[in-house]
Amino acid sequence: MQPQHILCLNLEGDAETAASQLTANGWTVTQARDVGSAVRILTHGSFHVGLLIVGARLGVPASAVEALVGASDTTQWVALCQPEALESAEFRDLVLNCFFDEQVLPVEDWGDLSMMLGHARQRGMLKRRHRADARSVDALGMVGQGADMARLRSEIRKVAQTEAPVLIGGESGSGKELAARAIHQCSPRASGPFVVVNCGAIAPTLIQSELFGHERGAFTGASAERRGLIEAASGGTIFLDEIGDLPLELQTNLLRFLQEKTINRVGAVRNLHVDVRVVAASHVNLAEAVAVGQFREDLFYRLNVLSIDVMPLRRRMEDVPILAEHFFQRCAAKTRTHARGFSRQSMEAMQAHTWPGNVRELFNRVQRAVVMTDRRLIAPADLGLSMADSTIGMALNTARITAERDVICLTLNRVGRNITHAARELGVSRMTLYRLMDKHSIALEAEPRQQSAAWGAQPAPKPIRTTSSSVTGFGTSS
Ligand SMILES: Nc1ncnc2c1ncn2[C@@H]1O[C@H](COP(=O)(O)OP(=O)(O)OP(=O)(O)O)[C@@H](O)[C@H]1O
Repeated sequence: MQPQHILCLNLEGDAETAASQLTANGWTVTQARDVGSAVRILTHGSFHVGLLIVGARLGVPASAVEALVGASDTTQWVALCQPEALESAEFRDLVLNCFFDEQVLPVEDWGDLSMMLGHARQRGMLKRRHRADARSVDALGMVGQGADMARLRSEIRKVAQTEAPVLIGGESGSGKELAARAIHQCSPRASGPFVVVNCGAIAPTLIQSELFGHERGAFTGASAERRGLIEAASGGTIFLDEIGDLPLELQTNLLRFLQEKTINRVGAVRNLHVDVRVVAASHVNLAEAVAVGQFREDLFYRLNVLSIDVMPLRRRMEDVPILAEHFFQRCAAKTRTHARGFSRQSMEAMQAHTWPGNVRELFNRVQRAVVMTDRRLIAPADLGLSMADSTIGMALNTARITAERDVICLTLNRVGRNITHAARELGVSRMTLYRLMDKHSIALEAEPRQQSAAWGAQPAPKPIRTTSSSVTGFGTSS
């Protein structure tokens, strides 16, 4: 068994009794005389759990205890106090916001207290692991540990080794540009430039010269020759985002470039050889655009040599907590914030949301919450999410059915709809889970795991159609 270390800060009372009782219950106790030394100890050592012992009053400013708790975001604190201390609203506030749990003095059973401290320690360890995972942004800058992310990373590494064009499909905000960057970073071209062009954002009148450049005097206002973006990407990669928005005429020029590796600046008489790899992305269905004559078929096939799909976030809900934690860390490092993390309810609300704006929406919500919240733990309201429906006012039986249904849906969402994993988490057999899904009319929507990049946008999943459920992401089988 791992040694159980605990940091004990005794602000008032019998420090020796606490230390000897904890030692007798298997704890290795480090004692701090005051808040300042506890903070110093925390910054140098690592403790999963801390015990603060106070008398009838806190005796130090609440802000000092807040600073102590804030000194290590993975140490879980338990307060041990005289019952009178809880009369103070300020102290109650502190305990509720910053502590894992509290117990009043005198301690009747140190074994019970030790068990509670053990739970706090486990939570501290869990939090540390979670933080470490969230920090483990891979070399590609991509967060996520589900099967879909693993597949995406592996595809990125494979296509990065070739020179062929890549077409990335996926909904808006799902991470297509990040994937394109990752392809560039993993490729032999990594030391060359990575140039991003949003084809939909450049005025049609300018896009030709923006992409291909122009010679001096090529048109009114062209007072000097200018390299285009393709030339600027020489030796590296050009990422053509929203390629479906490229005017037909330019599609022809792009096709020529893909076939011959040469470009023709506007107004130039000679072709120019350029060594650039093309990665393109589209959130529209390019095959459909081909069918209605808005996208050149030959260009589509030329681009679609290698295709990669970035799954919408609602199809990989298991990545939501780790992405949220990653964005929280990123935003909290840049902003003065009270927040130390997410409340359990906000994690549940995030698991229940269907993320139509994908990872970008998650980032925006977390960023807003970090800036705006006055709480220590971000609540669903800070994220602009609500635990949509509550069971208040419901008959017990209805509430039971609702809870059963919601927990099944949440679990399925979390494990990426894997029945075996969901059954294991729920502690039932697969057959029982199928039976329960049948009972609640929960259907895993039939959808292929992988789609061609040509099929970008996917329909949002149907929300569950029961009156009380707050969980979405599954269709009803009825
Ligand atoms: N796996 C991920 N890990 C970390 N951050 C991510 C991940 N996926 C997406 N993001 C972040 O989400 C935001 C949106 O991603 P990105 O711009 O790559 O999406 P996109 O699909 O190209 O969007 P659009 O279609 O609107 O251009 C960015 O801030 C990006 O860094």
